[in-house]
Amino acid sequence: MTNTHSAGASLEYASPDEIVVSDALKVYGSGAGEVTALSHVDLTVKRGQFVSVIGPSGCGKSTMLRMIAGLEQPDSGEVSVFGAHPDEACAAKMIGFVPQVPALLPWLSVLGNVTIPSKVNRRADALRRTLPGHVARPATDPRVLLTKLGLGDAIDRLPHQLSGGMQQRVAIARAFSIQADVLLMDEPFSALDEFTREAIQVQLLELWEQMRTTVVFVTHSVSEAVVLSDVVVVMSARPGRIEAVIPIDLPRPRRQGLLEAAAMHEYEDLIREKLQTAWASGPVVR
Ligand SMILES: Nc1ncnc2c1ncn2[C@@H]1O[C@H](COP(=O)(O)OP(=O)(O)OP(=O)(O)O)[C@@H](O)[C@H]1O
Repeated sequence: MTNTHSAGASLEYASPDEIVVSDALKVYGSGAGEVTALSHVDLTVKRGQFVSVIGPSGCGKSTMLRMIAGLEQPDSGEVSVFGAHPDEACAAKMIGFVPQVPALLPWLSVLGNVTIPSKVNRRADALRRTLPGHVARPATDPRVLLTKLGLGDAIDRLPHQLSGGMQQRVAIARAFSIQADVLLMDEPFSALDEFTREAIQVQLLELWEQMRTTVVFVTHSVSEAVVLSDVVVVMSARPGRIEAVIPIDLPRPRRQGLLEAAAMHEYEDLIREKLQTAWASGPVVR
């Protein structure tokens, strides 16, 4: 299959209710330095799902996320985001991105950081309304989002006055505030201590259970993947491929009692088993 990824080109596998990665190949560099990051990757994410991606370090998780975000082009294969080309979806602000490091603007307050995306590039809103795969949602007051994430008392503070966990909460509020059709989260909690990480997981879960925004979440933590997700995607070591797609059939809302349940541990064991195969040539995952 040749590269069909020019904006506006018709996408063979496009669906207005799904994110589709179809037979994607991504090669970096050339000659002796050539690295095949992804090969024959097929993935479907249905609207409203929380999907986690886990796999050995270097297996191409971030590359796949960046392809969905339109930040990388596959060398062959297709990616579509609710029927749109990723470039188009990105330009229309259908995609929100939460990176590992929150990247807040240091001169803006917490509230300013959360509201800035909706103030700039208003043309994106007009473009978004023209895309058939965009589903309009009622706007959520940024103050309400920040309060739900435990930052109600910090809205006037500057980023340097916040802990790492608080900064990441601001980045999450910012991503939810743009009413994106999908949030892509690339190991957003990996720099946090375990206690902070678990606290933010609970807040993210509560927020997501209310908003049901489609999420693709990259993590190295098996328990985090199970706690949060409707589906866990296990990738194999480089070149990255999809090793297993595991639906997590645990009731929501997911609260502490449930998370200690045997069923949760059975899913963790199943994912670890799949990772054993995937790790054949990869390092240990937490
Ligand atoms: N811009 C680039 N140029 C060259 N090689 C790259 C580039 N980006 C990624 N790679 C390589 O592609 C492979 C996949 O990288 P990627 O960051 O997607 O993996 P990952 O699964 O997210 O890794 P980790 O879990 O360690 O964050 C790696 O071998 C990486 O070194």
